[in-house]
Amino acid sequence: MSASNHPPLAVGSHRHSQIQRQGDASASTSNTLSSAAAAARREREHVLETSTIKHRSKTDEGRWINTYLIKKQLGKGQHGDVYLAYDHRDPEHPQPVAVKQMRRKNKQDKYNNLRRSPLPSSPHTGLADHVSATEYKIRKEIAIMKKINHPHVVRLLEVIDDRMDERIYMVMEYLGGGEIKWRTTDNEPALRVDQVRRICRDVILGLEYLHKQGIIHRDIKPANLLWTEDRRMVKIADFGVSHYSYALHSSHDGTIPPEEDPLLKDDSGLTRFAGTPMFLAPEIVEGNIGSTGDGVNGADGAESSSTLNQQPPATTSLPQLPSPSESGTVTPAPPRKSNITKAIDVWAFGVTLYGLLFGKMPFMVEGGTEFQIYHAIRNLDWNVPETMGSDRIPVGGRRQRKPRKGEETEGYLVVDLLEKLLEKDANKRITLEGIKKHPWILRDMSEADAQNWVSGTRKEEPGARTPTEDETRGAVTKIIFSYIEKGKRIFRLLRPPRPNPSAASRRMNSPRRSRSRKGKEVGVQSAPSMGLHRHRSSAEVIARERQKKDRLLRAQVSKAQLRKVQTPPPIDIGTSSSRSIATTKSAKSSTTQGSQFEAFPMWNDGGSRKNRRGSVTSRGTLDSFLTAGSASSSQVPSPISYDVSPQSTPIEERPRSRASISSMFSWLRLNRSSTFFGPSPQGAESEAEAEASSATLPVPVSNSSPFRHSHDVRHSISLSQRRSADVFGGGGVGNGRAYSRQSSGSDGLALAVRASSWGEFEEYARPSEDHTSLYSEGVDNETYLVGAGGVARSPVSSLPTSGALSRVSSSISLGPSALSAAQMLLHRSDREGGDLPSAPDPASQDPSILQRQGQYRSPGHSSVTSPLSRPLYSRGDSGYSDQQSLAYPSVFDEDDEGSSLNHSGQETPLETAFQPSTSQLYQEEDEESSDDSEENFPLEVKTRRPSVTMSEASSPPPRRRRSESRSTMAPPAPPPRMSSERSERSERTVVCS
Ligand SMILES: Nc1ncnc2c1ncn2[C@@H]1O[C@H](COP(=O)(O)OP(=O)(O)OP(=O)(O)O)[C@@H](O)[C@H]1O
Repeated sequence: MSASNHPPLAVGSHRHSQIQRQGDASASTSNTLSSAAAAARREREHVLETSTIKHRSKTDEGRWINTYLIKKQLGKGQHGDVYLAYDHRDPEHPQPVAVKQMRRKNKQDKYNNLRRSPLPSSPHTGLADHVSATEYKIRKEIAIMKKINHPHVVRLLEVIDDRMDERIYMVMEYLGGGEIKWRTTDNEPALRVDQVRRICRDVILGLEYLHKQGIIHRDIKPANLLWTEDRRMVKIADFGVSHYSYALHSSHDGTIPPEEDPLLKDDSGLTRFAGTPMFLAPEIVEGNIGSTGDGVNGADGAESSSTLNQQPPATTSLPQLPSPSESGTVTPAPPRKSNITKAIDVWAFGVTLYGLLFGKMPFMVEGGTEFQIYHAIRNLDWNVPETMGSDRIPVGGRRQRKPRKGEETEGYLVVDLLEKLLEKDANKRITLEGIKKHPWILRDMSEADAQNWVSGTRKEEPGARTPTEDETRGAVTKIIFSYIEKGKRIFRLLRPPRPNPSAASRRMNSPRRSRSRKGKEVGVQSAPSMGLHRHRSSAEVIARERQKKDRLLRAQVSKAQLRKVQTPPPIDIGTSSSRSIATTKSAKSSTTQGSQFEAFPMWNDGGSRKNRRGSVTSRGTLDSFLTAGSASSSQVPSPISYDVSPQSTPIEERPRSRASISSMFSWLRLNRSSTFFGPSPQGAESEAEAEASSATLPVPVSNSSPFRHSHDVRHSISLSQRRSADVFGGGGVGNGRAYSRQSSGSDGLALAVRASSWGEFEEYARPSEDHTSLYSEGVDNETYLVGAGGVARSPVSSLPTSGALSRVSSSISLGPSALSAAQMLLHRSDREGGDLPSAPDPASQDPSILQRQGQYRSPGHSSVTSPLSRPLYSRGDSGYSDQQSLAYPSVFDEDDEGSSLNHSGQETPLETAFQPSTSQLYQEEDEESSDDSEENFPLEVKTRRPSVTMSEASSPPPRRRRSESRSTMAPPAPPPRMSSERSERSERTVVCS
């Protein structure tokens, strides 16, 4: 059949296309547009981005959104509806536009929110996790369309994205011809063959442009090819599932693409399986049905959606299509290589061409499931009807004898092209370049026209914006800098920790300050490494500090020893009621000062022993020495009063006698050395204080006074500073078990040693444990208040020194609280690591502890907040992130009306109590995650969660109750069957990840 047998419209239309490509598409294709409007349109180089809806109203004419008057609905898509609207920017000549309005979130998004991982987002989290799935898709579609400016691709003119509106509006050029009508109701072809060819040329040009821009459309099908109003041209529409490939973009001309919207490069929301089932390429399908074609999933069967995993029924109508083995010519698809490449667009183009020519799909399976369609796409061959097009041009069958050159029939050429397009092996599939040169595409062109067409379209399209030199340079610089930054980060992570004692103490003393500074400290810039790094560095810091202090102590003690030998201290503490609380062992071993050195040769000769953590330390001997040294001064007076709480006397009003402070201080130090207090590696001034205090103690001690249980007080402090199974196991301070253990001879000594070595600095400084310990079982209310010494109001580490001292100095109101505070000072000044192994967190062992803590409110002390509430979990406090405080809004916020914890003492089951807040969390996280900074998620926060919400944190995100889920969850979809609605179904876009 010669070219003259065909209507000559192809050449004409081709020229028409060429002319259009050189100018603005819309200006020349729509006769209805006035020249002024066309000029205005031409001026629109870029897509308008409008962030506010200034005008919205409903009139008889229609709805108004800004300058657009929305009229009738043009189509309905998956994510939104498309309307015909008129742009009234020029009221004289309103321009028709298509407005696609889409909701940011749908019901599925809300449900997905509940199923999302509770882990906080980080800078590495994909953009897809910051917004709802729907909004992500919309934004991606917009980002892609913003890049496009081509006569054969629908143009995006404006985006109206007002955050206050639940919808996003995409204003596009209006294509009045609508979708290509490619088949009649009888499933016969609706277009003539030459029309089909014309359409194909337009689509090829559009696709070529898209691929050059790095865009893979992924949903080429007749429904997404729209006619212009005059029906002289076709444009590609619908970029809802399109993918931007940076590599593809740069591979075209070897240059680095200009700066792109970051959303384009974000593949986190990329769904591997997207498109319309009938048009899916084998390489996409095979991952979902397995490569064997027997219905058994392949290696990646796990990825398949439930629908796609179904086995084909025993009775299948597949034999209607010849199998590859029958035909013997179809190359079986190679092993799976699930690449989203431009080849999938070529395949879809082949299916589209088949549909346009024959009025049906190549892999249609009558009455079959979607699975069977995929099976056919992957494994079966296709057949051709006898004629093609509405003009019924004979095809000549699928297998034709090759005619001589120049004698090819149109049917033969069509089948030849289809074979190359519907090649199952993506690597062997024809490329767009090849398609353009195919004889059927060039069939009715003169040689000159054909050459022009092929070469002309290879040139840069008018829509394509060539990056300027500056842009290219900028892009290169940015890439280089980003690599430098990444390198630096990796280096920082790998760099061994630099011990920084001052940083450690800062962290202890001022969590807020340390938080703000952590960016400057070693290894804390990257959130995930923070907890780990801290831990390591604190261990080193402690080891170093310990060594330093021991050295210092040795020098000081020997100095003091010399002094004491020369002038024995005038100890005058002897009252009739005083009693020795020194251990028998230490008393025995320390009758004279001189013998102390003999009693502890290890210390004497600088020997050391291994502690339980494996680090070498001389602490044991040092403690023993101090303990022994205190034997003579172990008789202490008791305080007068006990019944005083820190709240009863304002700190400012209490006497601040320096003498009494130092006396108390030294008294404490003295008592430290008598069994229950740890050693005091203090400086020279402490020594002087000790000496001064040894003369007169400020407070007498009576046998009956609780002050003699000052080691209990010590324990109440220890409770606030370490996790100790001993203490908790013993029922806390109140029942005296800890005391009895301590005061029993050598055990007491051992415990004294242990009690003075809290473990690693950071460990015992953990504020939650402070409170967990303080408000543990068996501690009476008074101890809560008095024993805590105000600690309950703030983390131990941030106890103000002056306040503590003033409490100590108050000789009238001296009580365990004062001791606690003073001891805190001593303890803080010591800051020694030690051999105490970490006991399990009591809170994590016993949920009831938590409950009691949460419920505790001191009677008569309404100002005392729940110990677990604000000091620890309020926003911006002590290194706890906002994320953390968000995570437990109702649990830890006492003021929260909806708080599930009942502070009045009624027990609320933990499970039910935490549920609402957690679901709130996901909601809020969704809203606010975008401003998460890396410093918001220290590793510690994550590890701490179980200790607070055991059941919550250790289990997956909360499941809804059955009754709830029944009402909110959609019932499982029945397997789709290709029955009456099969064509629509298989021709609608699906997205499965
Ligand atoms: N620019 C336009 N001019 C005229 N009609 C349009 C335009 N864009 C879309 N339409 C019509 O609206 C319908 C739906 O649009 P679109 O394909 O963009 O939505 P969608 O959500 O992506 O749908 P789906 O992915 O299910 O095909 C189209 O099939 C077409 O009929």
